[in-house]
Amino acid sequence: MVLTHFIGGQPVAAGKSFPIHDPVTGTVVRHAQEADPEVVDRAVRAAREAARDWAALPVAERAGWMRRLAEGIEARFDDLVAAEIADTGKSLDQTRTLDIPRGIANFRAFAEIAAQRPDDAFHLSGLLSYTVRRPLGVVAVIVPWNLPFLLMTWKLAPALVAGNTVVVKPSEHTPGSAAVFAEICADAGLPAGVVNIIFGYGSAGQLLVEHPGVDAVTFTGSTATGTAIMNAVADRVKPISFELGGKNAGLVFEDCDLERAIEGSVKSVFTNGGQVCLCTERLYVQRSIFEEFCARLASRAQELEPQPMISAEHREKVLSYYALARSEGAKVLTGGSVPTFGDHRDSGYFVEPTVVTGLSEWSRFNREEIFGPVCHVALFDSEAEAIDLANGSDYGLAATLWTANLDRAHRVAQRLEAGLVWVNTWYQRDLRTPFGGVKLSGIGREGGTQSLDFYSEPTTITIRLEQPDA
Ligand SMILES: NC(=O)C1=CN([C@@H]2O[C@H](COP(=O)(O)OP(=O)(O)OC[C@H]3O[C@@H](n4cnc5c(N)ncnc54)[C@H](O)[C@@H]3O)[C@@H](O)[C@H]2O)C=CC1
Ligand SMILES: O=C(O)/C=C/C=C(\O)C(=O)O
Repeated sequence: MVLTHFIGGQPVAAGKSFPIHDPVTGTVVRHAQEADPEVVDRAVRAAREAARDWAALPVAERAGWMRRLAEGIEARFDDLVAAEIADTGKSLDQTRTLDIPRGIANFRAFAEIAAQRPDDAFHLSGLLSYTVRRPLGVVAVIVPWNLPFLLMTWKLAPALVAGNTVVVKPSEHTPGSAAVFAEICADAGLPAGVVNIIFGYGSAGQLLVEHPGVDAVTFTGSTATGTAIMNAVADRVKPISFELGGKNAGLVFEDCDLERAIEGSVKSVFTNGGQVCLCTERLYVQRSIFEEFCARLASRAQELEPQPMISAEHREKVLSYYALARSEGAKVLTGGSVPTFGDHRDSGYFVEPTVVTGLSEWSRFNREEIFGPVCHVALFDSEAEAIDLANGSDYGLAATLWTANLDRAHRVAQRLEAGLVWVNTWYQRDLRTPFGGVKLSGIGREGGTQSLDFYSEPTTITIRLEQPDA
């Protein structure tokens, strides 16, 4: 099976085909075609042609289209689940309860947020100023492989409801759910050119973001690629929204509910094989509970079913950090290697869930994003020390606090250099809230009205009001 691009409402077969591997077995599951400069140009032109009419629709009508796309996703739920699992090797449970439902929720949420958003108006000294928002035009949507459908729709829904047309470039590892989504758009009768999807490697993404017909770029992925995109669009000063890497800290205070903190940390470290930008890679535990926490976390990690990494290369990267931990002097509490199953999974891309301790804060292991099922656990004595440790990173995406002390929760949360702080929970989301990170973790925020602000430009109109006769 060869996946083709979706341009101007039609499948478009063009370009060399490249293989997509099943991470569970390492075998090729399908091929997709690689967008060359001509395909990229065609997709951008299709998006431009559709842009004026789509932008001219009342927001309530575009919101109606978002609800229809949500219904289309519901109708193709099982196909999307199958496509996502084939490309990523995710668990059925996670795919059915998180990845695909979030696609539906993304379209529904932004339909409501956009339809209900009031315009700004200010009245001062005989002047009435009000703001109208216009879409940016054609938005390039570049998404990674870890949560392919969730992240694609997280960007598409607000971009579209704000009146933009889009060209999407999914990751070369995970085109499957985007291809099903193209069929959903066509079946729903979405106007041709509003959504265009092209496949290919990073080079196709680079061609897309550089294209002069692209007005803005929204990207989730590695900080290195974010930097490359920033350079590529710098001379045209295109607006960018970046959600990049993380090296997230979890702070476990001695007054916490320990059972809850351990189970929560198991989730925050190992969900999706640690391949979520929000996952915790640095745990800091207060001295009095450090030994017990480490022993129980390691024991829970041993019980977990290993999950595959997305690719052979990514597995090599994660394993290289396991080796680095040893060479930097870590004590490996559990894992650190490749699991053997004695079945078809032995040719897949698995690594063991791993917990290490004993490294300096300045070790490469503790400073670089690994993006695998692994964390380092260190101890702290005081609240101030815990805050300094958490903030001692080049990244600033998310942090998690485990404490029963409400005052401490508020105090510490407000001092953490992170875009997102969870207290006594992890990765529970209200889609109306700002989402994104500081430092190397990104630029801007998406979520709720912040997404609508990114995907549109305000024009302020000021009118002098006639004063009534005295
Ligand atoms: N959200 C996050 O925090 C994510 C972080 N990563 C990190 O990045 C590392 C590398 O993974 P990759 O798959 O290579 O991520 P990546 O950031 O390079 O890829 C993400 C997307 O960007 C595209 N892309 C790559 N180079 C591009 C360019 N120059 N211009 C435009 N688009 C481009 C890719 O084709 C893909 O669609 C991982 O090991 C992990 O550490 C990966 C995925 C998500
Ligand atoms: O929007 C979400 O719920 C999750 C976002 C996660 C990422 O951006 C990521 O892992 O890259």
